[in-house]
Amino acid sequence: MRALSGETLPVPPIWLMRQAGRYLPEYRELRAKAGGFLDLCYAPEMATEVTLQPIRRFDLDAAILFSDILVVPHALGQEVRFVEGEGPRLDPVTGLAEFGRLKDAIDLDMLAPVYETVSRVRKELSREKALIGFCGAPYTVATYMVGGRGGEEQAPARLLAYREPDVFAELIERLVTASAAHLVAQLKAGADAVQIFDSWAGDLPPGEFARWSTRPIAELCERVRAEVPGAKIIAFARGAGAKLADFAGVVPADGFGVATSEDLRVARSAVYASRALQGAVDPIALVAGGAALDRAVDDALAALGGHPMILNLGHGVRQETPPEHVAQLVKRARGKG
Ligand SMILES: Cc1c2[nH]c(c1CCC(=O)O)Cc1[nH]c(c(CCC(=O)O)c1C)Cc1[nH]c(c(CCC(=O)O)c1C)Cc1[nH]c(c(C)c1CCC(=O)O)C2
Repeated sequence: MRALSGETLPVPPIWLMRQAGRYLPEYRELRAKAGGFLDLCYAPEMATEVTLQPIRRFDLDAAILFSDILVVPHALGQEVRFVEGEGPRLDPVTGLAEFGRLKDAIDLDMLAPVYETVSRVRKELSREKALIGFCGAPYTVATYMVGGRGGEEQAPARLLAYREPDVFAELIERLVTASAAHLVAQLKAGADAVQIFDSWAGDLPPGEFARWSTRPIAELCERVRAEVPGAKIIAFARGAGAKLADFAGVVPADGFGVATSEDLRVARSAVYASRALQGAVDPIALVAGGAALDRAVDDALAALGGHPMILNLGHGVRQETPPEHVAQLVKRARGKG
């Protein structure tokens, strides 16, 4: 929280995107009992346990709520399934006809178990540790809603944005409203900060990026702060690269995430000195471990020395990551290994 307030700490706080998940044996054990992935997201007792697992094991400085960005379309009435080994599948929303079948407003009752998880985690977590809530950015969530899946399939959303910009704008606007309500509910339940994940924004050309990533995220931040004044927000437009300066000039977040392929020194010159930067150790270096991981940690710390910083990865922890390598990263960053 101090880093997000613009303080430069001698040892930066550490958390990792996807710090809870399948690379941890204790997660796999609980996941096997939970049934489906979404069942786990909506079971407060188990979701609390999964959120806390990496904190117990590695003493990280922040927990991130165990949930998913796709609970928002789910609570808007879209069918969402997680197919084992393949990832998420949604019934695509490609035009006004399907829009009509969605709910007018996000069903916050449906997400009550998520907010209950937030308050349980906050109660169990020590005061020195922050709890981060999150949502997907409107654009990234829209790519799943329109394409019905992730990955290469952002083309359907981008095509819709070119062919029928008014329809796409309507979807984005609905997602800004729904996501603001979801973030506000998490903050009111006890989240200390929230992160907005725009995982696919970096692929957009500058004009589309400004319209579908930057502006909706700025609007989302403002709507959240209108209800929770001073809310601490981290915006992660993954792969923004040279577009980060424009993004950070418009988006009033307290911290900005940096991706693996981006240069932290360039990012540093792109944001105000008082805005924290978060990143950007290569998740593959975390898989490799050893001297390569030490070097990756040292490079990130050196690149952001004297700037408010949160040490993280440039994207999520990969499934094949040996858990001991996360312990190594923490030790190295704290100057003990
Ligand atoms: C795009 C996106 C999604 N979800 C998320 C994003 C944005 C971040 C990014 O770019 O990775 C965000 C997310 N997903 C998950 C979290 C929980 C908190 C954390 O530990 O970071 C967070 C913050 C858990 C999860 N979300 C998912 C899992 C794996 C599910 C399982 O246990 O089977 C976890 C732990 C499933 C998921 N959820 C999503 C996909 C594409 C997948 C399938 C990929 C995979 O299977 O690894 C959508």
